[in-house]
Amino acid sequence: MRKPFIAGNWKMNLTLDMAQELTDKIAAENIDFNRVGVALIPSYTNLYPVYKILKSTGTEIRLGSQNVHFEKNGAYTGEVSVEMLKSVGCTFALLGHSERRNILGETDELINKKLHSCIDQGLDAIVCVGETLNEREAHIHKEQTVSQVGKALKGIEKKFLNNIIIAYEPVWAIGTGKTAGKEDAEEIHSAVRDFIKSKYGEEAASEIKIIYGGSVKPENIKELINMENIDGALVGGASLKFESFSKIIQNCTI
Ligand SMILES: O=C(CO)COP(=O)(O)O
Repeated sequence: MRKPFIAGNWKMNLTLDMAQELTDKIAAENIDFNRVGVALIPSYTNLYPVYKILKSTGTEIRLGSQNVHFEKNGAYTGEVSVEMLKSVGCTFALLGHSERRNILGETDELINKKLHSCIDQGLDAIVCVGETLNEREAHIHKEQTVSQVGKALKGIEKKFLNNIIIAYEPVWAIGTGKTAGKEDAEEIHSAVRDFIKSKYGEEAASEIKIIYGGSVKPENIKELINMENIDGALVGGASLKFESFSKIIQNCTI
């Protein structure tokens, strides 16, 4: 049985005060962590202040970054290393978000390098994959998404799979109010799990979490989470408001 996991990706939103206020409220929530895992993914500037609040309240909410550089350190102006992220309380990094792939030109090869760097240095990762509208209309969404998973995981050993979560985020559903129908999402989640099975075996496939992202709201989380292969959500817009994020956590029941 895979425990559901809800992560709030704040993207490039929230100043320091706003991030602290939102974290205070979420950390004060009475969340049953035996039932659901929860994580916050603030901008780099808000990581440490958010971490301090999470730590002082003793909550089990995890902290992740929205990106990381693949090199350990050096002359990479504007970049942040795995070691730096760990030193401010991050336990995972988000890799390959479609906004980074499509706006900032990140390639599958780069994402694979970042994943290796995280795994080598003891940082977990959420690897984002998903097709564009054109790819869906051309009926290659399944192949495209599975191919992204394969390229991201290239050279990753089976023993590290429990440090990795896959997030399926169809690009056309992000920030648009359009959610993939639960059956559409399930089709892809099931294809990704089949791929993991073919590459790493039955046990790895049954244990890996595959979460969904794209206009997740308090109203649709329940039907998504009740699909066999959907293990949680990566929430964008609705994670910026305490009311909607806490309702998503509450409604995340199987
Ligand atoms: O990209 C997303 C999370 O990473 C999804 O964003 P929205 O929930 O705003 O559609």
